[in-house]
Amino acid sequence: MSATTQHHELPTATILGYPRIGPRRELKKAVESHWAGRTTEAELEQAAAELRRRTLTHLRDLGLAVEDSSIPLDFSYYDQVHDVAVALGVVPERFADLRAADGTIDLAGYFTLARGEGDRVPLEMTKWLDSNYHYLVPEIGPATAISYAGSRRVQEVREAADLGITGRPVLIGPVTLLLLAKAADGSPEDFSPLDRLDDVVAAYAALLADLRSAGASWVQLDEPALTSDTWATPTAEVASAVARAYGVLASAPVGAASDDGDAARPAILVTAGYGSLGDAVDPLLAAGVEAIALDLVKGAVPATRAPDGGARDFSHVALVGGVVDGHNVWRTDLDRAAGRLEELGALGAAATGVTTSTSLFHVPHTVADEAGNPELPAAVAGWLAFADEKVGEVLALAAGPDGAAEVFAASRAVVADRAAAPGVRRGQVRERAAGLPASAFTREAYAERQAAQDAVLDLPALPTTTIGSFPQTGELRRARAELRAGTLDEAAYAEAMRAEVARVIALQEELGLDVLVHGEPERNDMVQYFAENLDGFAVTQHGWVQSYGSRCTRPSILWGDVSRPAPITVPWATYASSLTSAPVKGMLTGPVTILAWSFVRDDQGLGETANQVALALRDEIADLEAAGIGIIQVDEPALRELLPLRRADHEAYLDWSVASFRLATSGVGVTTQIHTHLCYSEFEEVFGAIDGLDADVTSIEAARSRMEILPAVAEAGFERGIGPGVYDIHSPRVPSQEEVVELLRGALTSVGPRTLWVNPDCGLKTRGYDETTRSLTNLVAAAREVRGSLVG
Ligand code: MET
Ligand SMILES: [Zn+2]
Repeated sequence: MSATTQHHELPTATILGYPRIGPRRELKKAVESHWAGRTTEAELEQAAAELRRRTLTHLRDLGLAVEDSSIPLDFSYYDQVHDVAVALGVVPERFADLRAADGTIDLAGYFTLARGEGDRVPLEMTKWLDSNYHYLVPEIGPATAISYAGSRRVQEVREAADLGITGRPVLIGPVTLLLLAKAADGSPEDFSPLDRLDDVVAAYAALLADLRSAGASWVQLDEPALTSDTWATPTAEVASAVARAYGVLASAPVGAASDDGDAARPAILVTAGYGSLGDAVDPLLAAGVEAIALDLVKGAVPATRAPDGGARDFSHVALVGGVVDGHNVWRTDLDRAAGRLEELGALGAAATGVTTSTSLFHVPHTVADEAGNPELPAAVAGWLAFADEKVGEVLALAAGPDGAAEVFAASRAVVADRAAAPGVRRGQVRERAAGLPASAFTREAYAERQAAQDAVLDLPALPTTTIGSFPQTGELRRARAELRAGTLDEAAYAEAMRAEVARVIALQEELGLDVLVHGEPERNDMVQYFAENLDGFAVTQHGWVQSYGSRCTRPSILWGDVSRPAPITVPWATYASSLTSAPVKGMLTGPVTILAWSFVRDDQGLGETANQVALALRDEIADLEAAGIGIIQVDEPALRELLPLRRADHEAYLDWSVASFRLATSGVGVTTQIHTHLCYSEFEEVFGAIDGLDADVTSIEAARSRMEILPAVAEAGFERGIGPGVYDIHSPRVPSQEEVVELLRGALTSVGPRTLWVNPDCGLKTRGYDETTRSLTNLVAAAREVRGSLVG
């Protein structure tokens, strides 16, 4: 068993990763202009190398040590899971040509896998743990070629060395890679990517040796999958995969490449962000990895005894305490964090260090960028720590309360200030949320609602509608930019938006849709728009975080008690409604999604915060109803995303999330039809919750799965309206009328014509008008054709 050797001083103050996109989204811009053909690959490589150089020297200047591998090397052109898959030469069959004879995949191939090409669909994208980041899903089958052919990290180790920095290369670990992968098309029923563990581990061993010969003393292997027990693979099998993988990797000698003839490797730091490592710590201890980083924000300090009752021996491992939250933006309570570190220290590890709970790529670069932001009160700004400020907190914790007395004192002041600040706890909001009767969460029985709604709405069978947004044209974006720049005044901006609403209503009438929408032209983003209009939220100017690939979002900051100072969507909905005799559907974002896509206060439970948001939405819904809007949609696309990583926590989550939706929507009368919309959700996993929402109509993403879920929905006795998306809005492809007809006929074998709604998968804001018009024309024609055959 290898212990930490003198070659390898443990990084005592480190971060698990840093934002990769650049403080002004430099990487996004460089990558997108390359994709657009405006720059050569060499120019892109140069821009990326320059960004990496600036990041490294910046982290050095912030105070991370240059000689003890404290500075992570975690650059990625697109995604960290994809990076490793590509280093291992993993490609699906349809992209076999992208893999050269020596197993390498070049940069163009790397991007092609991520973005697709012609008829070849890209790798699937899915949510990374319980975050709003999306990774590319590797496709691995029994025959997939897996071998190490070279990793960009090796070059990055050398680049860092040229700057006088011993960097610590960061990679997704082998077990997480395989748990996140999916079985390649055509794999046998009982195949799981984890069956390929030995091949993957052999490739990692070669990769580690290569990193060592480039000069890496430490390597960081991220194994966040170990904090979840929701994988198809049982936890015991995951644990034995960990034992096998790390048994092999750790058995190579640690040291300089020149030490002896054996393939040497860097010391291994395994990280397990996003939750508790739990009993997966035992196979890691047994394997003899040099260090383990634990998430002590969401997770717990390991128990001193293993489940079998034996005392755990930490004396050969270094433990690094992730006490600074990598996934949220609040300044750390340093006293509390120091207390956690003390608890960790009591385990008797060979050494201890301080770090962040996860990589910092979930948070923006620096609060300093927000100076002068009118939408971020100075008091609130003072409570925030983005990536750079978190580096400072890690360093202060390493120095300790005596070494960094002033920083600790400042932290105490922030904790006190935040607790007492006006707006954080408002009596009226709290009294209302505390005194809610059970009836505030329930509506009349569905049968009664259905009869009442049928009578009032008088919709045909298979009613057609859209999910809310219509294309966000360049014109709309320009108007918003001009409003921000002050070259367009509020009144002129509102006028431009009203003109767009009128155009969208006219188009929908022409297309013959049954339930219309106003098109959401006024919304920059479906969460930020509400954040800007509710009390208790702040909005950043430069707080971009990576969502996937080159895409970034700017999450709002929910810092105080939430309430609605004035109606938000009512004027838009009523204006749209005044232009047509068809029903116009009001459009709101639900409480869970508002929480999931914002940075949320950490001083109370999510359920409590969700209910405050729900009450604000309840007020909005009441106003919409009073204004004559008889159909109201409350989107909850993030319902699945916040599902906890441990099964034991699911029930409590589903309880509060469902309750908050019901609190928002159950104040209406029987005739008002409540819709909800979910997308990207593995529908089955949260089916009970979707049923529990008690919405009259639910639209879901289904086109890509060819509506496979419908029979299960019917079997579960779901009787309310359902709108399985009939075409995928993620591509410009126009579905044919026949194709939609076929989908609808298929759907009708599971659900009745009175319950089946016809709509696209999701909103149309990323699409163009040409393809949208053609797609919706076919959608309406298909619905009419099927309707006709019902009567006839
Ligand atoms: N109403 C929203 C829209 O149409 C729903 C989007 S779900 C990600 O854009
Ligand atoms: Zn959607």
